[in-house]
Amino acid sequence: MTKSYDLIVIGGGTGGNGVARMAANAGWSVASIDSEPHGGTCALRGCDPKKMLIAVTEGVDWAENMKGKGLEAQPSVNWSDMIAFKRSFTDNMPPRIEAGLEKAGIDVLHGEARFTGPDTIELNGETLRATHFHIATDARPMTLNIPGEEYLATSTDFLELPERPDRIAFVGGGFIAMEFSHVAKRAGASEVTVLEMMDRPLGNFDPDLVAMLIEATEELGVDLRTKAKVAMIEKQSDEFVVTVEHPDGTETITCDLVVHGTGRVPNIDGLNLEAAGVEYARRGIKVSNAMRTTNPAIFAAGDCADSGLNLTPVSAAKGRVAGKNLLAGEDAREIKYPPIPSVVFTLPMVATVGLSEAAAREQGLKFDVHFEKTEGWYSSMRVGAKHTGFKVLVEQGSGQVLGAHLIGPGAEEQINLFAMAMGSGQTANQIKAMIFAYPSYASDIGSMV
Ligand SMILES: Cc1cc2nc3c(=O)[nH]c(=O)nc-3n(C[C@H](O)[C@H](O)[C@H](O)COP(=O)(O)OP(=O)(O)OC[C@H]3O[C@@H](n4cnc5c(N)ncnc54)[C@H](O)[C@@H]3O)c2cc1C
Ligand SMILES: NC(=O)c1ccc[n+]([C@@H]2O[C@H](COP(=O)([O-])OP(=O)(O)OC[C@H]3O[C@@H](n4cnc5c(N)ncnc54)[C@H](O)[C@@H]3O)[C@@H](O)[C@H]2O)c1
Repeated sequence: MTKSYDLIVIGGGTGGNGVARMAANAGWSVASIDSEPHGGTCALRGCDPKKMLIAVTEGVDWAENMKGKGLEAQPSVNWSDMIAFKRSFTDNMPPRIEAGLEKAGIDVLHGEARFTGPDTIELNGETLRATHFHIATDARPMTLNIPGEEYLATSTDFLELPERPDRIAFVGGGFIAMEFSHVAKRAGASEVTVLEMMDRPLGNFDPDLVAMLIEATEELGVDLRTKAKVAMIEKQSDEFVVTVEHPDGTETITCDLVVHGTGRVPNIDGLNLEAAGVEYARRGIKVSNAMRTTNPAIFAAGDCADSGLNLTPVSAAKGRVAGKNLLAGEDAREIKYPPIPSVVFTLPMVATVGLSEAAAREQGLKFDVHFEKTEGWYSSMRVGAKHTGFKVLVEQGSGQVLGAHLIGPGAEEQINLFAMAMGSGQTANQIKAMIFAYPSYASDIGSMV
């Protein structure tokens, strides 16, 4: 007999689990399906494990910056201990999450779900029926369509490496390549190369601050190449040869590992969305502002849905809206994105919120640009940080902060203060009037507006 539920959630990560819990708490019969142990990318293969590796390499960076300032030991990274440290978190997550879902009365199932009709899916050869579905299957590394693509390791593979390869090439110069190349180099890899096809890495971040990050990255010893398009990967015994096309010719790079960092696309290929009447395009499942798909009984959230930035807190926000509307039985709530901060967790970190300088100009806004390198400021000098600075855009007349762009220690928290100020409409003068604890990175922000 076909088992039926009020709701089946496909994807047991950030954008799915909250919805499953909300429905179960309301007394609905719910199944939560994941093809992997539950937890999702952020907790198991993304933000959280990555930042544990970065925490270890922060020690190396800190000692380097304080060299000659009274700190004498130079630490080194034990790769396998670092991966074990990461696993001390990631290994415990799926059992905890699955037990929590089961305690809430949710059926926790595993396998690749595939729609067979508007209200049915196939899972491990069996049919399951539901009145409602919620899809939150994340994104996957994009296909490059180049010879030797199968040799690319993913960020997930990188986070699981039992030993550190010595020569690592990253294809792409976005979030993953920049963050992971910094980890690899500080962990002792001798040759780390980043191959970005555009004329600069991190195209969505402020070019002046990215230029400072490039200096820091090159000082660290990462070989950062731009206008470098990867055309082919070959395996030769136990090493890889990467063919790179430049505007003025072709070169090859030999390495022990080639890592994918050219972007992620909606992970929806295997879902057979056509059978469910759920429309999608290149950027993902089409959703309304209520997170409802083109099949009114089916919702979607997270990176598989075409709405907002592909970041964990955004996925969670989309899930909350989907859950509210599912339970309400109508579109009672719409997603409204406040200014969304985003951080590249390199060392130094680069952080951004709001409009870029280029976007603000394109919109014809009148604004002052507060751009300064802050190597000489006390908060940089105290920790030996060299590549630090900010660019803050303040609208003329209204005094509203249009965008804030930061590089340096503390940027990951300062950017949240800017996001809060911008979200609540605080003006530059109101930010200046705040009293923050001193000395702290927060206490600098009044001098940035
Ligand atoms: C290396 C890396 C680092 C990142 N770092 C950050 C960061 O620092 N900060 C940040 O905000 N964001 C970061 N992100 C992005 C963030 O991880 C994602 O935006 C977020 O996890 C998306 O959540 P989601 O709900 O869409 O998917 P997830 O939480 O990943 O949940 C999707 C789940 O669906 C399952 N699934 C997929 N297909 C099927 C199927 N057919 N059937 C059943 N189950 C299926 C998957 O196994 C997965 O568990 C990072 C991403 C990566 C890859
Ligand atoms: N700190 C964070 O928030 C964080 C960290 C890691 C990942 N993520 C998430 O994961 C997603 C994927 O990260 P990513 O780094 O893979 O993608 P990305 O979109 O950040 O960067 C991809 C880069 O690859 C370049 N590129 C594309 N094709 C290329 C080619 N053939 N040769 C050379 N360069 C090429 C692009 O120009 C771009 O600069 C991000 O968009 C984000 O959603 C977030």
